[in-house]
Order: sequence, then structure tokens, then C-alpha cells
Amino acid sequence: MMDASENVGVLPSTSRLRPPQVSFAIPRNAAISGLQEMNDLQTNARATGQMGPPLGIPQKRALNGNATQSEPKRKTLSERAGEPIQKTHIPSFSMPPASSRSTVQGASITSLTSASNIGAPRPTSTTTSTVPRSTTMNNFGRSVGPAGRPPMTSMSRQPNSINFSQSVNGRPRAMSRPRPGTSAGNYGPEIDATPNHQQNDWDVNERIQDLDSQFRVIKEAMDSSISEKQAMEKAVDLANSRVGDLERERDRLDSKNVQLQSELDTLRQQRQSLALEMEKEQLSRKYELEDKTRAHRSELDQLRREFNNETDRQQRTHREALEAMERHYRAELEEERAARAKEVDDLRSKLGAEQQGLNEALLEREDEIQKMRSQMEALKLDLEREQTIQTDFKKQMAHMSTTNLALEDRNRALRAQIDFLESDNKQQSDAFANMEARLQEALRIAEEARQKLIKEETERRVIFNKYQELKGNIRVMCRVRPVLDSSEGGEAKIAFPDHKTSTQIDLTGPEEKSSLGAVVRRTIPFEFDRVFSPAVHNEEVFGEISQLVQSALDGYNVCIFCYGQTGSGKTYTMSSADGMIPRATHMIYDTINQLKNKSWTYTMEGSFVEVYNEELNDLLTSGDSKKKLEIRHDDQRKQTTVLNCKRVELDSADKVELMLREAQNNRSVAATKANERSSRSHSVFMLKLVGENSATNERCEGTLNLVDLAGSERLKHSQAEGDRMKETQNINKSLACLGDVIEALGRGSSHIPYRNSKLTHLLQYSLGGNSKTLMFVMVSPLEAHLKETITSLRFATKVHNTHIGTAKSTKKTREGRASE
Ligand SMILES: Nc1ncnc2c1ncn2[C@@H]1O[C@H](COP(=O)(O)OP(=O)(O)OP(=O)(O)O)[C@@H](O)[C@H]1O
Repeated sequence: MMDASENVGVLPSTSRLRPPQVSFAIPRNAAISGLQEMNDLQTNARATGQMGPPLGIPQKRALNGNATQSEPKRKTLSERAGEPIQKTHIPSFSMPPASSRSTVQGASITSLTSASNIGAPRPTSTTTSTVPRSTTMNNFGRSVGPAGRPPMTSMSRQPNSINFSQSVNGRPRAMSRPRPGTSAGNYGPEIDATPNHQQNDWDVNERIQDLDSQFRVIKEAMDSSISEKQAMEKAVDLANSRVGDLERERDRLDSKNVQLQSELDTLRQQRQSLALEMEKEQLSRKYELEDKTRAHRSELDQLRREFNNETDRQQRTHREALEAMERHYRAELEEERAARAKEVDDLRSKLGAEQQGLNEALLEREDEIQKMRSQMEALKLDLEREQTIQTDFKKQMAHMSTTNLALEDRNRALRAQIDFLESDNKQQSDAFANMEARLQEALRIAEEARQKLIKEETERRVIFNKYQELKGNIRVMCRVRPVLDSSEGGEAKIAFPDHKTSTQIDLTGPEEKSSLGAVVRRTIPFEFDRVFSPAVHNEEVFGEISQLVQSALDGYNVCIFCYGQTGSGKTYTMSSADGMIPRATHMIYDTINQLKNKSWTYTMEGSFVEVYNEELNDLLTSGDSKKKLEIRHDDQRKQTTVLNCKRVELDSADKVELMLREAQNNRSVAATKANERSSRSHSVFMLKLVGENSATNERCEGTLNLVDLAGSERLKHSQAEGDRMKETQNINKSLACLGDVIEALGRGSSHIPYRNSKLTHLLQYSLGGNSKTLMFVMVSPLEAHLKETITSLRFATKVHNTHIGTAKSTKKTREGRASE
């Protein structure tokens, strides 16, 4: 099939479709023969290692060429006719096996040709149809005679392979060419020319037999060729119809192609027109944009010019105004300078005088201090002496009560004696008078002892107060809480170097860069009246403040407040179960009971308020029954009252606990509305103590204020908003005001800004003047809180350095005289 297509390739073709098996440009017969020949020729060619000739080359030459190349040259019959006959060498035709016949047809025909080609080789080929039958018959008749054998067909002549091929192929032949003599024709004279007639007859018969057999073979070959031809014709028909189909398909596709081409052209045109339109649009936009840019630029230039003009104008005006002002102020300055110079001179002279006065005052003060020191020493001695007197007195009292008992016994004995003496009147009345006198003496001594005791108590109070004053009316103590849990973070470096007096705390500050660029941590020392390390319990802390509680009982206003950042332990110190509030009240109960012996009776009232957002809230009233609280000051009594605030009479220790619990509950309710209320409000526990002495008619009124301040860190760190912002501002304000008040008190300023915040306004009579103040600065032990701790300690140091004037007791006689 490949060979066929190759052959077809040389033929003109208009279609690009896969060519059919047979080229249709070739006439049908030629195609069949072409296919047949190709098979044969190529089989031969492959056998000899050569390609077959191209289709246009005459078949004969190719076949002859093949024959001459592939087979040894044989002698023709005419050549062999001259040779002596050897029976065994008579060439015999043998049929190729049926299976190979069709494939090696060319070869068999060639061999047939060579076998039957007895006469001289004939130059041309003729078909049986072109050979006149009469000629053939004549030749045969001449050589064999009509009766010797069946009438010969044209095929009885020795056909050569070319003849056969050509007849089968149907290739154009030289039909008009004069037909040369047939081999039979040629053969006849040769037979006739043979001298040995008998032998010739035999040869002829043999040849005839040969020819017959050859004829049969050829016929068979012809038949098979014809049937093959018919099959090929059918194949050709099929191929033709397929070609028709394909051509129709091609036509359809061509027309479709044309249609698509035209559509493509249309689309191309549309695209071109669109591109043109777009270009036009772009150009118009560009022109528009350029116009606008130009307009904008000119507008901008105009504005710039106007602006420059305006700026110049303004500058001129300002310059003029400035110059005028400068002139004016210079004149004023000159005047002011002259006035000030005069003032300075005056002040200098005044200052000289004042300085002299101050120096004198300083000397006086020093003398005073010296005197006070000696007084203190004397007082200390007095106190010790008084204490020994008190002990002696107690001993005396005990002695006297035993004496009293003895006297009562004696009295009873004397009564018995009286009864006895009544019988002996004179003797008896003397003894009675004696006994009466002794009894009166004993009673007098007892009264004297009681009076002395009361006097002793009054003196103790005075001495105690003086002692407190000497210690200072504002005291600052520092307390460091322990680390609660390792999850709290790293511990700051805090040292307590002063083991004897426990008044110093050393803090290792944060990392800093020294002037040389090295990173260092400085140790910052702080000193206070007392420093409590984390190991110290509430009991020991209370030991330090119990004297102040005593002062409250003695009629002084006392204020103890806790200052420090959130979580530093303020609430723990103040209001925990064993904090300062419960301890103070318990101590007060104990003391009141003891004072009963000395004719003192006390009433104790407690109230608990909260300062939140510059508003006072009663922590002992819950829900809707709350009324607006108002602060009232009694300047005479130096006492503060909060109107509409619940006051609880604390006549038993249980009541204090109940009160604290109630306050905590009310604070928690508020905390649900805004978290951690305790950190953002100041709580003030106020305990009013009123004592009366039935023996001396003395009355004292003191207040103990225990204050838990809001977290101090809010002074700085806050990014709060809304309600929180307000809250933060108020905390900041009130803590700053507290600092201002303490500072003003320390300076001895005539105006103390108590009213600047609700907290200082409420504590007016417990800060400065008639008061004793103790500030606890609470410290967190954590490294994370180091900066805040330093800030708190610095604030506390400032307060510690403040000297507040001497406190005064509000003790008065019933008539209202102050007993200063
Ligand atoms: N000395 C201490 N010993 C043991 N635990 C303490 C001590 N001081 C404080 N704490 C604990 O530390 C925690 C924080 O203390 P506290 O609530 O008293 O701080 P605060 O400064 O009062 O806080 P707030 O800002 O809420 O007022 C609490 O759990 C408390 O029990």
C-alpha cells in the first residue's frame, strides 16, 4: 500500500485529504495493472535489493532488466533446437505452488516466458487480441498441421512476460505497430528446415504438449487476473464513492471556510472601526484633559499669586503691629524696670532686716529645740517617775483595800465591842470615838488615793500626747507585702539594711545608662518612721499604730491612710479580718473597759463612706434608701459630720464585724457595675469616740479615720475612655489634692486647699491642725511594679519631710473650756 501511495504522490492532486489507495487520475485499467505491476515489480526489486522503476518507464524494459539481472541467461529454444536432444534435459515447466502464485506472478510469467521462448526473441509485445487469428493459425498449420492438435488460440504462441503483462495491465500499447512475426511463425520454418523429420515431429508434439500445458497455466493465470481485476474494480468503485464523499465534504468545508473567512473579514473590519473610534475618543479625552490641566494650572497660579499678595500684606500689617507693640512694651519695660529697681532696693533693705530677724528667730528656735529636747528628757524622766508613782500608787491602792478590809473587820469587832461596852458606858463611848476617828482617816486616805489616780491618768494623757507630738504629727510607715505566688513574676531587689530600728528600705532601681555608657542599677535608699518587711504580720503593724488609737481615745483626730498602687496590700492592711480596723476597735473596747475604773465612760459611733468620682456614698446603706451625703464642719469642735450618713453605735465587738461586712457587700454591689471598685475609690472608715469623766467632769471627742485610698498608679498609666476616663481623672485629682494639702501644711501656708477634692474636704480636721496623721505607703515586691514602687516611695518621702503643726486635744470640761 505504501508503494501505491508513493506512486500516487507523483500524480497531480487537488485535495489535501489523505489520498485513496489508488490514484484516480489514472485510467481504471492502467490503475489495476499499475497496482499489479507494482506488487510484482517491487517484490522483484526487493528480492534483488533494488527499487522498482517509476511508473512512467516502459514496463518491458524494467521487466527485462529484472529478468536479465535476476536470472542466468538461458538459451532460447532455437538455440537449444540445434543441440542434440537429451531427454533428461528437456526443459519442463513446473507450476509454482498455488499459494505463491499470486504474489510471484511476475516471476512465474517470466520463467514461463523464458521456458516457452523457444524462437528468437521478439522485440515487441502484442496482445492476443491484436494478433490476427489467421496468422497464428497459419503458423501453426505450417508447423504442426490442423489435425495434430486443437486449434490454437493466440495464446498458443509463446507469449513472453511482457506480452502478458501488457495485456493484463491494459497499458497503452502500440496497437498500430506492424506486428512482427510470432515465435510460432518463426518456429515453423525452423522445424521445416530440420533435416531429421521424425525427430522434428516428436519435438513438435512435445512442444505442443508443452504449449498446451503452458496455455492452461496462462489461462488460469488469466482467470485469476480477471477475478482480481474485478475485485480491484470494486475496490476502485468503493474508493471512487469515498472520493465523491470526501470531495463533497471538502466542498462543504470549503464553503464553510469561505463563510468563516467572510465573517472573519467582517469582524476585522469591525475591530478596525472600533480601534479607530477608540483612538478618536482617546484623542478627544486627551485634549479635554490638557485643557483642564491648563485651566487648573492657571487657576492655581492665580490663587498662588493671591495668596502671596495676602501673605505679604499680612506680614506687613503684622510687622507694623509688632513694631508698634515693641515700642509700647519697651517703654513699659523701661518704666517697669525703673519701678522694679526701686522695689529691689526696698526689698534688699527689707530683706537685710528680715534676714537679721530670721537669724534671730533661728537662734531662738534652736534654743527652743534645745529646751524642748531637755524638756523631752525631763518629760521622759517624769514619765518614768510617773510610771513608778503609778505602780507605787497601785501598790498603795492594793494595800489600802486590804487595809480597808482590815478596817471593816476591825469595825465589826468594834461594833461588837460597842455592844459589849454599852454595858460599861464610859469605857465603851471612848472606844467608839476612837474607832470612828480611825475609820474617817481610812476613808480620807482612800479618797485621796482615788483623786491621785485620776490626776495620774490626766497627767499620763498629757505626757503621752507630748510624746506623740515629739514623734511627729505626721508619720510615714512603709509596708512591703510578700510575693503571693511564683506566677506573679520576678521579685524586685529590696533590702532592709537597718535591723535595729527598721526605718530604712533600699531599692535596686531599674537599669540606667551611666555617663560612660555602661548599664547600671542604682540602689535607692528611703527612710521612714518604720519599715515593715514582707515577713511582718498585721499584729506587729498594729503595735505601731496602737498609740494613735489611744490618741483618738484621748480626744485627738487621727487619720491613718494607706497609699500605694493596686494590689500592694492596702485593703489587706486596713480591712482584712485581722487588719487595722478590727484591731483598732477591739483595742478601743478593751481600753474603754479599763477606763471605767477611772470614771471614764465612752460612746463609740462608726460610719463608713466611699469617695467615688468626687461623690460620697454611704457604704452602710444599700439600695434606694441612699440619700445625698453632705459634709458639715464644726469649726469650734474641730469635728466633721456627714449628713444623711448612717452611724452605727458600736457597743460591742460583734457590731464592728457586722458593719465591715455590710460595707463590703455594698461595695461589691457597686463593683458589679464597674469592676474592681475597691481599686478606684477611696474608702473612709470614721470612728467617733466621745468620752466623759464623771469624777472630773471632763469630756473628750476624738475621731479615728482609717482610709483605704484608690490605686495610686492611676496617676500616670491610663488610656481610659468615657466613664473610666472620668474615674481616672477624679482619682488623679483627689490624690494630687491630698499631696497639695500635706505640702501646704508643711509650708505652714495660711491657706490649705482642703476644698479642692471631696477626700481632703472630708478629712479636713484629720489632716493638719488638730490631728495626728499616719500614712502607710504600701509596696509591691514585684520587679514589674518597680517604677510604680519608686514613685510611691518618693511621694511618701515628700510627705515624711513635711512638718505639721502641733496637734491639740479637744478635751474640754463640761462647761466647754478647752483644757489644752
Ligand atoms: N502582708 C500581706 N501578707 C499576705 N498577703 C497579702 C499581704 N498584703 C497583701 N496581700 C494579698 O495581696 C493581694 C492584694 O492585696 P490588696 O487587695 O490588699 O491590695 P490593694 O492595694 O488594697 O488592692 P486594691 O487596689 O484593690 O485596693 C490580696 O490577695 C491580699 O490578700
